[in-house]
Amino acid sequence: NDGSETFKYESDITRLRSLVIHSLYSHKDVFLRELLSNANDALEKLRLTALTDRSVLSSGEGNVTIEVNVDERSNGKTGQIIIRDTGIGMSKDELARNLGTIARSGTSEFLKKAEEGQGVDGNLIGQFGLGFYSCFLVSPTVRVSSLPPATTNNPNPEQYTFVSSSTGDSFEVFLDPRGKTLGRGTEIVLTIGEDEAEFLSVDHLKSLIEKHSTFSTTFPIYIKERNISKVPTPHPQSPVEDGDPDEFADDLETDETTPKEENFDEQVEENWIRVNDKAPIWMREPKEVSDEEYQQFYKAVAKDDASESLGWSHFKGDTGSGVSFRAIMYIPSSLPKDFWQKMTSGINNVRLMVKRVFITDDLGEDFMPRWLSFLKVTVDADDLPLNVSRETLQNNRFLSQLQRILVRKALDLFTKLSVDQPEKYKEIAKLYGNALRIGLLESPKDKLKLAKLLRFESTRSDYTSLEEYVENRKEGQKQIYYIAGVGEIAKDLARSPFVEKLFARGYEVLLLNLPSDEPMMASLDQFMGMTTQDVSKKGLKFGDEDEDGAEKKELEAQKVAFKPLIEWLKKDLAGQISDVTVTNRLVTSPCTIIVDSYGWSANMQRIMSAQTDAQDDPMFNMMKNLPKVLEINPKSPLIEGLLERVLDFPQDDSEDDGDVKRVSEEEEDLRETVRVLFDTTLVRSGFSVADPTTYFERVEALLRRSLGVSLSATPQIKIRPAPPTASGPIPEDEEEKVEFDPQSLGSDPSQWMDWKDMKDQMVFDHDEL
Ligand SMILES: Nc1ncnc2c1ncn2[C@@H]1O[C@H](COP(=O)(O)OP(=O)(O)OP(=O)(O)O)[C@@H](O)[C@H]1O
Repeated sequence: NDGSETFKYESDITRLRSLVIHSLYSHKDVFLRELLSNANDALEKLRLTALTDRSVLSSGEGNVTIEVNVDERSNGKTGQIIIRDTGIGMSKDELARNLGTIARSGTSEFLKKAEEGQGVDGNLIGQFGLGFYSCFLVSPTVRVSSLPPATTNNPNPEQYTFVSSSTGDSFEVFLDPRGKTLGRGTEIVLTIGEDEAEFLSVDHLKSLIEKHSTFSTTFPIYIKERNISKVPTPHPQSPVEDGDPDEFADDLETDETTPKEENFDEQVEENWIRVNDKAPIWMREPKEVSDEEYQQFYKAVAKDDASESLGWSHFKGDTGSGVSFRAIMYIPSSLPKDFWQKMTSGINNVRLMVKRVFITDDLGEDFMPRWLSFLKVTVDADDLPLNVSRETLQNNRFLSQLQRILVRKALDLFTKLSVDQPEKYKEIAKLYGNALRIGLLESPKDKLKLAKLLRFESTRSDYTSLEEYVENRKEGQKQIYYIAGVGEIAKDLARSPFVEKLFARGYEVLLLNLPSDEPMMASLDQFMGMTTQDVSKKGLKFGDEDEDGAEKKELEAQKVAFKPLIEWLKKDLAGQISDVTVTNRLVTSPCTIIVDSYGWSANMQRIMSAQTDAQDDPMFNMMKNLPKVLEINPKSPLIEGLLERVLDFPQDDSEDDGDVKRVSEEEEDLRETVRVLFDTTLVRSGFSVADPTTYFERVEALLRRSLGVSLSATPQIKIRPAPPTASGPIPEDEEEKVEFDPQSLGSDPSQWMDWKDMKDQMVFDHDEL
């Protein structure tokens, strides 16, 4: 009994296999990379197991071998490729589970992506851990035999074989009739047909390995080369026969006179050649490594990135506690879609090796600061014991020292790219701008370096740095002006009332729209001797005010002239604003609403409201309700008009009763207008309106007035009520669905209700809810 069992593939697997086969049809050669990467993983797992159980290494250290057997009968057009590793192997259950089921996270996401027609390429396959199925790209049937190492728990493992075709919906697993031929590890036999005959060429396989796998595999890969040489066929040994000696003599004579045609024998010499014999790329001197090689290595470390790295740094370091190391750090070409969600819980992108041996890629959630966790880093330390574990590492000064060095090197890399490759840096600044801003917030000691790396849009340029801003400052200007509005486009921010005067005067204003921008600017506070200033807050200074005494005097005079309006507005808007002032920061806008320099700007209020439990937070409510100041533009015709109307109202003591009534009606009208103006100003200044329904009703009233429509006129609408509450479950059968005649119910207009009654009923329902 070979314990043979037939398993049915999960339906997803069948879909998936055919998807892999179809989508990668033109990238067939990925199969080799994927199988070698699996072999490498299996060897790494073995080595890790050996740290606690030496016995697993009883049959020697690991390697991978590749053998090509050509079927001579087909003239070399068909054959087999056999890939063996001496890694951790798989038991019977593991063969069935690992190769036949897909209880792996991300698979359904993969299927979804693929079905949505998003590019399914080799990298996507790797990313979702579907590498094994790529062997069906070149082989209609696949045989995998595997033997796990003997361990103390399992001293006598058996060798099992898994067989599957590329199309069938089931696979078989049985005890290998050959016995334990493998010693340890896994053997994959691919059957190569005529269409894939190119893969039977050892030279072709060698070049594929060189292209894809030299960097991703740290174990030796050997390929069997056959050298066929022709050697003359040795002359047949003269049979020393009993018989006529003359006959033998005759033959000899004949040979001398007419030499016999020379025959050759093919002599096959087989050698195992090491394919990946180059030192790993990080061990080489940077000047000896080409850009192409760096990019190839990047492909090996960043399976989830289909494009090239945007930049890298390759360096030697010494942690100061006696551990020297070499490292390569890459900036990926894109951020994973879920980067910002995952960032809070930490992403492990650092692979730690010790003396070329992979140790772990889990150095703990906060090993790298989260804002740099996108970097793909390989570190190979020389002087750590091979059996370090994450726990021992965490108590080791090495890790914290390494972290500091990696952060410094990352900042150096960004800085170097910004200087040497400004075009490339544009891309980087766009992609990683938010991360760098968060870095500035979280890493105070790197503030200045990070600030120099940031790029912004401004009223002067669509790509500028703070250093450039400082260079372009106006005489006397001591503030870096900015306006922030999350998610808004720069062009709209530039048209904000807060910006208009600065813009008109020729001052540059940074237009910030990332969520991290405003807190970052506030935290930066100073840059090269200038302070940062939110133009929507109090405290804005041009720097040339004092020299221009006339302007100041004019403002003082306006304050006096507009006093009646200011007082009237203060009274009317009491509770909503703390003060009304005359401003000269506006050009065309009639007014704005600003907050104190320590209060939250409108943008910040929006950011904070988005936090889940913000509304219940007393701090949030306190900050949200901090006083706002209404600033009016004395040059605006609208404000001048308002002043005139207010001045028109008779003073308290000089009215008879009739006048009072007329005045209060006029005043009431003006109040309505001012409230619309105030709410509109709130919106223009980035805040939200406290009561949008009342706001819209006021706007409607204004529009009616301007069109001469009666304020009390209501729409003549009758409402057809909904049918009665349905009973029972929703019928499944289409036919049964329509149980009532929609025409019969409420079709009689006499049953319809006046919309106003309906509205009352709705209010009641909502209250109940
Ligand atoms: N040569 C092997 N030795 C031991 N186990 C293997 C070998 N090849 C595959 N496996 C097992 O089968 C599983 C499935 O392999 P598959 O290539 O489909 O995905 P993966 O290795 O998890 O992801 P990826 O393809 O990205 O490396 C592996 O996780 C591993 O457990």
